[in-house]
Amino acid sequence: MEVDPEVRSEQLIQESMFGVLDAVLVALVVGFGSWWLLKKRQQPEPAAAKSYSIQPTNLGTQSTDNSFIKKLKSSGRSLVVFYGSQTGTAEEFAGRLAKEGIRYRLKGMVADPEECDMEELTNLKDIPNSLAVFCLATYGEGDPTDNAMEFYEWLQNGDPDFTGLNYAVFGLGNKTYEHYNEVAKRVDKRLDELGATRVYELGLGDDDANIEDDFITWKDKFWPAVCEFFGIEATGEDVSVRQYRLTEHPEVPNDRIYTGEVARLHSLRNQRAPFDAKNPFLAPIRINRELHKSGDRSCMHIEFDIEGSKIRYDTGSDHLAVYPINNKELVNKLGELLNVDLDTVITLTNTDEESSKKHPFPCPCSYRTALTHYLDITSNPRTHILKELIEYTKDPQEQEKLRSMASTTPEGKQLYNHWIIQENRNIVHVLEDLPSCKPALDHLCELLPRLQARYYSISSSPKVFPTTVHITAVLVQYETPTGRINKGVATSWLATKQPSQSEVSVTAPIYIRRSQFRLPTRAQTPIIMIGPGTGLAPFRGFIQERSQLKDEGKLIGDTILYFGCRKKAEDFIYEEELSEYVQKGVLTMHVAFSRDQVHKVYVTHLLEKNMDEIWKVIGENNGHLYVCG
Ligand SMILES: Cc1cc2nc3c(=O)[nH]c(=O)nc-3n(C[C@H](O)[C@H](O)[C@H](O)COP(=O)(O)O)c2cc1C
Repeated sequence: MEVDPEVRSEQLIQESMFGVLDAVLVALVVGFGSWWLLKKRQQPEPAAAKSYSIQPTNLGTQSTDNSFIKKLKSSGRSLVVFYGSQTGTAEEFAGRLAKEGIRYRLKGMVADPEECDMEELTNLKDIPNSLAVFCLATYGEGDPTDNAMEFYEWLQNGDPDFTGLNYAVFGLGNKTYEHYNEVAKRVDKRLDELGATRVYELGLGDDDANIEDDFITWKDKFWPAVCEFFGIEATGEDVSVRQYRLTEHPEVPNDRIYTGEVARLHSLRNQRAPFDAKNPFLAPIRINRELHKSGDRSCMHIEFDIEGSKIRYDTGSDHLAVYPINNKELVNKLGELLNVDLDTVITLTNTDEESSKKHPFPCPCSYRTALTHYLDITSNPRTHILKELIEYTKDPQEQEKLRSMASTTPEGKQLYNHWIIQENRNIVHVLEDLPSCKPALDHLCELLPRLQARYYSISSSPKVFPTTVHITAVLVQYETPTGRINKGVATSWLATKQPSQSEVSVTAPIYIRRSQFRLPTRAQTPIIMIGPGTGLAPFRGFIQERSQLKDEGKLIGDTILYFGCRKKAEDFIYEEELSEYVQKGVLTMHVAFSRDQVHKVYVTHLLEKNMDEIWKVIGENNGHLYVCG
C-alpha cells in the first residue's frame, strides 16, 4: 500500500495553474468519472436498504378502510389529492389544494397513497367531474417517498387502463439534485401513457429556490384550467375553512396528556425497542466537546450512548436523526404575544371524519408542548398562513401587507420574498412586527408545519465504537437583516446538552436513518474522500474502521482524505486524531486552509494539483471517490 505520510498544505497549490472554476470543473469531471465507475462496479453488491423515513404523519389513528372511492362517494366529493411526502411539504400542499377545491365546487379530500387501494384509480371516472391530483416529492436518486413507493412501482410496472381518469401532478424537488423532480415527471408521463387525461400541465417546485412561489404560481393557473375543463364557474368565495376543531381539557388526568412523544403515549418514559422514527430512543449524551480551537464559531463533537438499545448503524453512512425542541424563549414569546396560557391542555380534531389524520399532532397536549415539540415555529411562514392571519388583524395597513404577501401578484410575491424570506422572519417575528395581528393560537397550531427531526452524518464506526454514535455539528447562529439573532433549532438545543454540568442523565431522542453511502466491501479498494469542514464527519468512521483493520494485520487500500477549513489554528477539526492516522500509515491527508495566507486555497485547488494521482486511484486502480460537504 502506498501511503504519503506528509500532511500537505497550502504550499501545494500556490503554484496553481488554473482558476477556481477550472478546479471545480476538474472536481466535477472526477466526481462524475468515479460515479460512473462506482455505478458500473456496484451492480453485484447487495442493495442497501433505502429509507428516507422522517416523521410519521399519521399517529396511530388510521382508518382501516382503504377505499378512497367509497369515501369520496359517501361525502359527496369529486376531488382527491394524493401526496408523496417525507418531511410534510407535499402533504401540506395537498391539504391546501383539497381545501381550496370548495371555491370551485369541487369538494376535496387529501389521501395518502399508502393507505389507499390505488387500483381504484381506474374507477374514479364513475364519479362525475372527478379529478385526481398528485403532489409528489422526489428523494435520493430520483426515488419516491416511502408512502408513495408502492403506488409508484405499480404505476411504472403495471398496465392499468386509465381512460377517463382526469389528473394533474405537482412535483416537489430540488434543482441541486441530479434527478430533479424525477418522480413527478415520471408519474405525469405514465398516467398520460396509460390513457388518463391531463387537466393541467405538470408543475415543478424547486426547494432550492422558493418552492412556495412555484406552488402558488402553478396553483394560480391550475384552478382556472380545472374550471375550464369541467365547465365550472368559480364561486369566487375566498372562504377560510378550519380543518380542526378545538377542545380544551381543563381536567384531563396528567398521565393522559402527551408531553413530546412522537406517537405512543409515555413512549419516552417506557422505552421499548425497536426504535425508529415513531419510537425514538432517549439516548444519554456522554460527551459534548468543542472542536474549534479558536474563533467565534463553534463545532461540537457529540457522543450518544446507545448501549442496550439494540440500535445498529453502519460506518460513516447512516444518519443519526435527532428530534430537537424549540427554544423556550421563543415559545413563551408566542404565548405573550397572543396572551394565551400555554399550559392549557387542548385537542385538535379533524372536522373531516373521512380523513385518516385525526389530529395534526399527538393530542391531548398543552399549547406549550405543541409549540415546543411538535410545531415548526422558526421557519419562514408560507403564504397560506399569512392569508389566514388577515382576519385576525385590526390595523388596515398591516392587513393590506398580509393580503399583498399572500397574493400572487408580482408586487405581492416581491414583498413576500423581501419581508419574509430575505429578512428571514419566522412566525414570532411576523407577530412582533404586525402588532395588531392576534390569531387564535389553536388556529395557528393548525396551520404551522410539523417540527422535523434533524439528520447528522455519523462520524464514528460501529466496529470501533459499538455502544456510542458520534456526530459532528456546527452551531447555527446568525443575525438577520432586522437585527435579530436566529438560532438553529437543533444545534442550539444540543449545545445546551452538557453532560458534565448535570447530575442527571442528559438525553436526546434519536433514531438511525439508513443511507447508501458505504465503504467498499473490499478493504484493499483505494478510497479518496473529499470532505471539507463537517463534510469530514462520515469519513471519520471510514478511517477509524480502516485503522482497526490495519491493527488486525489486514491489508488496506490507499485511504486518501482531502480536507479544507479556514485556519489551521481555528477550525482544523479532529487534527490530532487525523495526524495520528497519518503517522500510523493509515491515511494520506491533503489539507487546504482558505484564510491562512493571502491567496485563498480550497480543496478544489488541491484536487486540481493532484489530478494525475486522483485519476490513477479511481481510473486505473478502481478506487472509490466520496464527496461530502
Ligand atoms: C435527503 C434528500 C434527498 C433529496 N433528493 C432529491 C432528488 O433526488 N431530487 C429532487 O428533485 N429533490 C430531492 N430532494 C428535495 C425534496 O424533494 C424537496 O425538499 C421536497 O420539497 C421535500 O418534500 P416533502 O417535505 O414533502 O418530503 C431531496 C431532499 C432531501 C432532504
